[in-house]
Amino acid sequence: MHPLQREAAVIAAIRRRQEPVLFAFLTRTHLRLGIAWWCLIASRGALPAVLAVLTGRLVGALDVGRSYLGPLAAVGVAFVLVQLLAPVHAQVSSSLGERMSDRLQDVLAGASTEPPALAHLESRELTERLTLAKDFDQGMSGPPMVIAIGLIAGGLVEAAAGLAQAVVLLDYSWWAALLLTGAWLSTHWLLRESGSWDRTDEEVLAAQREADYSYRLAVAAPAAKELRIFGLSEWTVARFTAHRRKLGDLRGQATRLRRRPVRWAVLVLLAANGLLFWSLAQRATAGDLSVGRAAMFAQAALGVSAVAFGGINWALPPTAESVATALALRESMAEVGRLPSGTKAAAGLPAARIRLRGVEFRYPGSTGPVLDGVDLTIEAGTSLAVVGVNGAGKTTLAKLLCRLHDPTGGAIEVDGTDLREFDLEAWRGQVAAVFQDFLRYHLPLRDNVAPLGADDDVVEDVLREAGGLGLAPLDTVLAREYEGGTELSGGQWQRVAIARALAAVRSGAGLVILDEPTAQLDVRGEAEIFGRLLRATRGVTTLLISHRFSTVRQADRICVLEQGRIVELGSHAELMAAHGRYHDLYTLQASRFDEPAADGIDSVDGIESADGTEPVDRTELVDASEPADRTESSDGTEPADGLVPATRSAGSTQDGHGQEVWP
Ligand SMILES: Nc1ncnc2c1ncn2[C@@H]1O[C@H](COP(=O)(O)OP(=O)(O)OP(=O)(O)O)[C@@H](O)[C@H]1O
Repeated sequence: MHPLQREAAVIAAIRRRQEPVLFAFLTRTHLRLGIAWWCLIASRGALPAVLAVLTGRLVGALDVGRSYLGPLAAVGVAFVLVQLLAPVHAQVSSSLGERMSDRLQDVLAGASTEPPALAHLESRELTERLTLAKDFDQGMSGPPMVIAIGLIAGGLVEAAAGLAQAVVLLDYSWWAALLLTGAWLSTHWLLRESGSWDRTDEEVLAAQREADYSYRLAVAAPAAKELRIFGLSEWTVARFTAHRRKLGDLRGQATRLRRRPVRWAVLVLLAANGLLFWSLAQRATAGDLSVGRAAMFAQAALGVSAVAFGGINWALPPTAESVATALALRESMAEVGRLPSGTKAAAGLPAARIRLRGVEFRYPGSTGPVLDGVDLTIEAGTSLAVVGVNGAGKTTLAKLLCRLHDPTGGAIEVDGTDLREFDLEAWRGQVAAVFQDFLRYHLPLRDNVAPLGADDDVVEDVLREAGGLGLAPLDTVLAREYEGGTELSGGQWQRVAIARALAAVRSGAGLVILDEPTAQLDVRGEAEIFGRLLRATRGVTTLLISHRFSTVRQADRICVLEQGRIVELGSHAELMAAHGRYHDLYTLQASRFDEPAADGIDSVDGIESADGTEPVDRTELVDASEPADRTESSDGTEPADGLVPATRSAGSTQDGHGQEVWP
């Protein structure tokens, strides 16, 4: 089945299941508490009917002058039980709600992390469902779980109490029981519009998504800088409150009582109750009915009203929806994020070459392919740099090599075997990748470098190779929130991430993928590190994605990716000699270095800034759609084909061994 069809099928499945799923989950979560919860519903539901019968007996005893002590004591016990069981039930409900919340958190964490691919996290529909499911915790569009279970318990107790009192009425007559139960139940149908709020409605989902996003922006540390610098704090809070208010308004609108149905409901109830009480009065005055039995039936008739439209309609649907959605998400995310694993071992690979044959890839839901027939061979043990404008598909190519996605056309072969035939875990164990958005673990430096463990000697070695030795003691947690913890700068974090890749190489990884690994490093650091990195990974197949030619040119071969295809491939010298795209871009960059820079730095040899402290050089490939000051060529003409250099300041440098790394 096509991934999109698969996705549509699982979403349809999510929509089908609701309340039964909630009740099954509630009982499963904690069997003892679950059984207690149901027993309390049954006993609290039965007690009002018992009370009605006992009250009838008490009145009857008083009426005929019999001893009333026994009936009075029984009424007293029943009354105390009604009062006592309510708080006990509330306690059981909130304990159960807490446990269900914990379980659902585990379910959602598993649903997101277990599937081997990424498609489930990139699907708009599924991430929207995730927002809906998470609401059991956040309580933005319905009550949070700990409260909801209590409200649902209350609703069920009322429904049970109403039905139990209808059973008492059967003793009076079958029609009375049916009439009154039917009348009160009809309110569910008559007022149904006010009880249903479609939380999957596009407008509701959008408001919830926006409210959720603005809330996270407001409270998360990473956004704090920009919110302050750009004066967006108030805007963020206003946006959050506006969307939250919109959610409230949508709910209010959807669930407000409408005049016509209310009129009909009142009419039906007046008629049914009027008829019953008229009949009761008739028979009592005719002497057909004792005062005690009349009192019992009157109390029961009033109690039947508990089955009417009310509390349960407000709490049950959103809670059932969150639970059913969360539980179904595990299955559906597993389905959408599925990647069938092969069985072949991958140790020591690639030993000969990685070959891409007509690789095509399109993201689910996107119109065109990102990669469109890529043919490429990477000889094992060599380094290949990939250059191309923003959005050219470089990271996508890296993700395919990690087998985070499968190509939608063509194939990737490693030593002649299709990547899909390898055991997935085994292949991933062969790959060490550092992406632009690598993780900054709140863990000691040692574990940041080797999350799966390694000797301190190895950790120190790879940190040295990445220029990160001495950043902090190995035991220091790299997060300020922890006692003795520290925070690193962006470039320092990149050194740690590179060290992580090198540690993976020491553990046997045969393919290193570095997606802009040095973008945040200063030029001297970048040149040094990249030289060291290539030496440390000598004999290991390396794929390097970078916008910096000073880094790119050091690779054995370079390919230019454009519109989903490889348009040039060769070594730096070969591509320069070919006078093609790479040559033009390279020359264009070099020419920027030959002219005085706007900030007064005019030497192509200098590696330091005007104040002599900061090393300089920020030469990158950027999209021609970027602002003119970053994209214009040195001679003021339009840059060619959108792949253009942007130079913020100039410089050239040599690595620690005198190797020239920039023209
Ligand atoms: N998860 C996704 N779903 C849909 N489209 C995506 C997704 N990720 C990337 N794309 C699209 O695929 C194209 C290629 O993205 P990719 O990240 O591979 O580019 P890139 O060459 O690495 O860019 P950059 O130099 O900016 O890092 C872009 O047009 C992007 O919008």
